[in-house]
Amino acid sequence: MLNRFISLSALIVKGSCGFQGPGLLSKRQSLLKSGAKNKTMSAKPFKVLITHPEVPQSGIDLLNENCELVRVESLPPKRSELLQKIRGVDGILWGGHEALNAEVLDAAGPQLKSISTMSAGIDYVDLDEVKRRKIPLGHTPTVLDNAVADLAVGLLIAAGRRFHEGRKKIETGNWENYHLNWMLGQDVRDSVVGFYGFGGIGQAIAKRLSGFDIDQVLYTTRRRIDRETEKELNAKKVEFNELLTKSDFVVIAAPLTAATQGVFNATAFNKMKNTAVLINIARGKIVNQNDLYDALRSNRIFAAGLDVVDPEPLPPNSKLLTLDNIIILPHIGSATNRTRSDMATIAAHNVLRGLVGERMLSPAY
Ligand SMILES: O=C(O)C(=O)CO
Repeated sequence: MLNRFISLSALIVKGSCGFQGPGLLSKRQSLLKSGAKNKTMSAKPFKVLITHPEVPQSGIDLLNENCELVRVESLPPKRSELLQKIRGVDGILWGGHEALNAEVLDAAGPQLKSISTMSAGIDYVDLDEVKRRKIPLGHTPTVLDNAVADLAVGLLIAAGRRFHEGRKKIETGNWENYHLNWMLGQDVRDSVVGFYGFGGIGQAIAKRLSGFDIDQVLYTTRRRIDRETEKELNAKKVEFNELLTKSDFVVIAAPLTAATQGVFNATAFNKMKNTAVLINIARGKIVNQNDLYDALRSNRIFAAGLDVVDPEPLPPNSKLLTLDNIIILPHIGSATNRTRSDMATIAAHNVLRGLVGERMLSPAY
């Protein structure tokens, strides 16, 4: 996936920094020259802050070619170190999910030309502030679709087939397999899977699930996806109510916005089948967690599998953790070696392109 993504861009830009190519080379050379004149102390024309000490080397190497790098070294990254090191930088590779807001942008200064996050979701960015200052912002969707989709399928099966509860039964000496109907779960085969949000991640999940002989994909989005993909995935756009009432598995794969926050509440859970399984790989705040707790505890819905919660980290004394019919992961959807490295590569390309005034590989607005 990454190769396809990069090779498309390589038609326009080539070279280790992604800077060579028609039109861009001369632009870059003149930018380098003028930058070098302005910064006589440094041969590298741009100064870029890396806000997290663990940003993969793939991204660091790309930036290092033409940029003087300033790096936050504390772990977890300290805001005070970031605010001190950010002064005067031209670009930022924003490695974590900490608030990227006016405080940060003010501390950086008016010369700031380019920012990229290393995430698909940008709900921690004050987008209005970034836009108001006309600073190009990139993010890293697409490259993490497969990793998150793999995890979502894992969660869907784990929640539907009661993995967590089963493990607890073993630990507590309650392996009661003399019951014929012990630990029965939900079939994926012939099920209706409903997606709340059906972008790259949702579609990657649906593609995987087609191998499980599901009956139908339903999806709720603002805009209908293209007909060919609908056909390929056996997917039908429906209103939210229909999604809730007809789906055996409901997968939340939408960005967190003012419109999606808290949408999965008691009203929504009351419309779902009592055999339904809820999966959330998007953002915790899309679900009202108190209402989810009640729905699971009363068996109003069958089970839930969450990779995202609110807040993160979830306090160890959260009442959600007392339930048998929920499986919770610590937001590890994109956490594979290859994906993390790919995210750093895309983020670095975004930053570099923003620095020379070119369109980013994946602009966030
Ligand atoms: O990149 C993101 O936004 C994620 O949450 C990955 O899981």
